[in-house]
Amino acid sequence: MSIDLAHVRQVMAEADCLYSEDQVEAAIDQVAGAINGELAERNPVVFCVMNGGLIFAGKLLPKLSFPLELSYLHATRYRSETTGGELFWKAKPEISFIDRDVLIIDDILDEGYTLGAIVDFCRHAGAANVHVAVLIDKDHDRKARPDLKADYVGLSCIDRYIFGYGMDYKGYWRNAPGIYAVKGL
Ligand SMILES: O=P(O)(O)OC[C@H]1O[C@H](OP(=O)(O)OP(=O)(O)O)[C@H](O)[C@@H]1O
Ligand code: HPA
Repeated sequence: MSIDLAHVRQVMAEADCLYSEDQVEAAIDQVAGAINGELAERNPVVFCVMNGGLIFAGKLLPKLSFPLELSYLHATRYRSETTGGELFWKAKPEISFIDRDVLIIDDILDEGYTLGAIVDFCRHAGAANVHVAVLIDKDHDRKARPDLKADYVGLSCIDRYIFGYGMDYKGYWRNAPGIYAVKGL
């Protein structure tokens, strides 16, 4: 389905900036500091959750000062929509992580279905420990599993549909240099 680019541009023009680029970068620095403090001796396998985790992982990883292995996985449930549906695995992890520490990097913990499924998958597949880093945690009471928390959280936000720093609006604006809330959503 094609999308109206004028509409996509208007969404950016009318969006509310929740966090500037400087604020997001400072949050990423903090997350990196915490991970350096806790995982430096754990020889982790790091998985970037595509597509949304790409920018956060790309900014975070050069700030980690210990040896690690990097791969990716892709699980999606929004598919260019602003509400989530059934989770679909587009790419499962290919690199072995049996008895290893795993670090999952994603952009957002929203309702938590995606991270819940990824964490379960890694545990069932034999990870020794699963750690989760998210750039932002959305604050609401619709969490799939209220006990499922990310170990490392850069920022939190109000219950609005957000984009930028990897997060999309209908497939666009993952490149937006800040975190923005769509007008009316
Ligand atoms: O906490 P949840 O409500 O499960 O939502 C969070 C997930 O949703 C987004 O992925 P999406 O399904 O949009 O896939 P994408 O990253 O490929 O766009 C985001 O990148 C997270 O992985
Ligand atoms: O608010 C959001 N924005 C972008 N992607 C998302 N995936 C889950 N929630 C969101």
